[in-house]
Amino acid sequence: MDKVFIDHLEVYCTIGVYEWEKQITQKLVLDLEMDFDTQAAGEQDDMSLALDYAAVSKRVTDMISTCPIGLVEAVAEQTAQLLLSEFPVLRVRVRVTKPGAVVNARGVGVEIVREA
Ligand SMILES: Nc1nc2c(c(=O)[nH]1)N=C([C@H](O)[C@@H](O)CO)CN2
Repeated sequence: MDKVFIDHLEVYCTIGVYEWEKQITQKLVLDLEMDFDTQAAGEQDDMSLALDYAAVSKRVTDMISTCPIGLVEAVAEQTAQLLLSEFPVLRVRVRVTKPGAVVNARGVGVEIVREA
């Protein structure tokens, strides 16, 4: 299946389970992969037939950055449900990385796959 992907989307939000985390803004990095048939858009060179990765990036950023949230799992789940409900995709892979959350690790997080 063809895929449209968004790599290393940086989103700033209030994220974390500890009290001190609820007072600050931290960076999350999202990698998104969406099953989407790109053939018609490619053959006809027609944006209206494409999955607009800019629109997806904006919608995901707006959603995550507006609400305080606890777990990275919740970020991944909400992102997957948004993509499946608002865009013409039947399967998504969502990877959420929280950089610097664990000393000596570049990043920690989750990766999920969800289908409509
Ligand atoms: N599986 C998870 N483990 C942890 C999470 C999380 O979101 N998912 N979050 C934290 C804290 O918020 C941590 O990131 C603070 O540094 C701990 N473990």
